[in-house]
Amino acid sequence: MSADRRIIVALDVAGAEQALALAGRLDPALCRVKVGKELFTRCGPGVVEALQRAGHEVFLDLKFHDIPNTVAGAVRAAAALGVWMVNVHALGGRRMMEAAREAAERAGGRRPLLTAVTVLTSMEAADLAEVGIGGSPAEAAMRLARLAQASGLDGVVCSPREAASLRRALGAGFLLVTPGVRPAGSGRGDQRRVATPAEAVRAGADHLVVGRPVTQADDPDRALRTIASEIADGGAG
Ligand SMILES: O=C(O)c1cc(=O)[nH]c(=O)n1[C@@H]1O[C@H](COP(=O)(O)O)[C@@H](O)[C@H]1O
Repeated sequence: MSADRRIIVALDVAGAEQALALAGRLDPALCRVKVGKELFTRCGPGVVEALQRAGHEVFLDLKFHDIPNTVAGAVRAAAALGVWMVNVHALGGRRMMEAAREAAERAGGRRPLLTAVTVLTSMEAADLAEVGIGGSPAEAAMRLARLAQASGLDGVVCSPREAASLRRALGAGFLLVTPGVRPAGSGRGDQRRVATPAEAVRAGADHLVVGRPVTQADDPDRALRTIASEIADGGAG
């Protein structure tokens, strides 16, 4: 895949006006945008439609995690909105993911890509142990990614640190979407399992989710272009 549009900018802002102003400073030929829990809870589907009207492809990141019937209905609603990608939590299990896949397949119009979050990039081994998940984050991510693939999903959301081993295990064509991307010199914030954009691409990531390093930059467009060129220069090596 070319470096173009590998980057997904997380629009984690508090209102539609702010989201549209920010998106308006980003070239849709260079990135996609992500609408997550904060923006969607405040603004609802209208902000997704407005972003799409402005020429952006939208990753609707609501990380559905519920009983299969409920998640299937939510995926149908996302498909009706015309989003490019929607995600669920792999921890919802095989039957939930299969129901989500069937709902996406049966959606009229454009079928959204369906991905599953493996282990949140904010979690480390101690966090997993506290919720009863043994082993390392890498082991849990591998187990959940295999389950997502067996359930017919298009790909997973994972840490860039795990992308290389997941790529080897799951083959080409299974999408790896990596948040936890931090250009050199950016603060880690609440993220734990992070890597630079070039490292993520070299590890086999198809799409890089980047939030604060772009959205909190003085010039978001310039920050985006810098990351895109870092990928183009360093990702192939
Ligand atoms: O599904 C996601 O997008 C996601 C999964 C994950 O494991 N970690 C993660 O950070 N994300 C999202 O990716 C974005 C990362 O934002 P920054 O940490 O600001 O770059 C946020 O919108 C998160 O909700």
